[in-house]
Amino acid sequence: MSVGSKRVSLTQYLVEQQRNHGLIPSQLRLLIEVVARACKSIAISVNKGALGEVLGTAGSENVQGEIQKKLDIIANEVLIEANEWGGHLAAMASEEMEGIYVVPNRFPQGEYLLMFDPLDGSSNIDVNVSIGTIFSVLKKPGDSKGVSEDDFLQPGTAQAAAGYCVYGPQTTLVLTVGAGVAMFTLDREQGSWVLTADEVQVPADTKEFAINMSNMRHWAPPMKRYIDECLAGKTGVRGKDFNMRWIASMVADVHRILTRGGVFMYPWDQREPEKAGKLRLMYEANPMAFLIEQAGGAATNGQTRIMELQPTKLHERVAVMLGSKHEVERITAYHLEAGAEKTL
Ligand SMILES: O=P(O)(O)OC[C@H]1O[C@](O)(COP(=O)(O)O)[C@@H](O)[C@@H]1O
Ligand SMILES: [Mg+2]
Ligand SMILES: [Mg+2]
Repeated sequence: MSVGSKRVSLTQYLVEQQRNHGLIPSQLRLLIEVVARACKSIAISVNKGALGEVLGTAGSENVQGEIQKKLDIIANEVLIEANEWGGHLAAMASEEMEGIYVVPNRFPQGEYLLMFDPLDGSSNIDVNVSIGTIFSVLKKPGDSKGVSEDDFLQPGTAQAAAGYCVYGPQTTLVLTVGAGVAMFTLDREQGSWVLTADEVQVPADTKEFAINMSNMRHWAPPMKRYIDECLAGKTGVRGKDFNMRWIASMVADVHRILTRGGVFMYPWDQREPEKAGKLRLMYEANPMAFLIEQAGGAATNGQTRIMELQPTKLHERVAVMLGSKHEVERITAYHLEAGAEKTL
């Protein structure tokens, strides 16, 4: 669908996609529209900042052992309330909730499962830097009675849809249902999502990497090797200079990569050797991997395609390397060469 003079709304885009690719049954379209509406409401809270008393901590801890921010909880509640009554969902799971949230049976039960990181980039909330919401959609396995946490433990390849909303200078919703990646900008006057980019492609090569450099001494040798070579630039084996960016909001770093290319890494490190990484597989890595792959990029944990990983628990963590295909392939090759002993 071409982004031309004619304004295309989110609903028009989804209907067209259904006509062209048959990938969006009505329940899934309804789900995506409801998530998009919830993101609009979260955007309003985010924009209020200190005026809306949404800054600062909530004083409680989530299942990850992180101090929750007020906006983590506000965004979580907005997504639950918006999605529980529509009849398109059986259950939800969130970074901010230990167990799954089964849609109360006073509401019609739907056939989809929704997972989300209600507020991504929490460390940037109080400093007015771009933050976001990330979501992933799965089908509830047909044969299961009721719904359980096990129903969620499906590989990323089973995702029916994935996306994020970035709350930055513009509010942008980025979406895939498995037929490419589209971007919608929120028209605040109209309160509507307008298609502003379609068939988004990530360039295979890049000169821009994103990683939290302050963790370098904790990385495994293949990771250090890759970054050392980038830093050596023209004088080293790469023969070209690299630039670095790190916003510390995954949504914003990935949005930059979907917009102009680049490679994003949050590798394993020996600060917490028992953890595979910092980021969560189900509602951070898998949805971002789906988007990046649909835009022609790649996403691995240093060894395996992230979308092929079989999840074992809801809040499982994973090492993440994603973005421009050739760089991700190089980083993965370095890990495999190193035999990946204890890098994952
Ligand atoms: O502070 P660090 O170590 O650079 O980590 C930043 C990373 O942590 C995150 O903030 C984790 O996500 P949450 O904010 O949803 O917990 C990512 O968005 C970001 O990429
Ligand atoms: Mg996050
Ligand atoms: Mg979060």
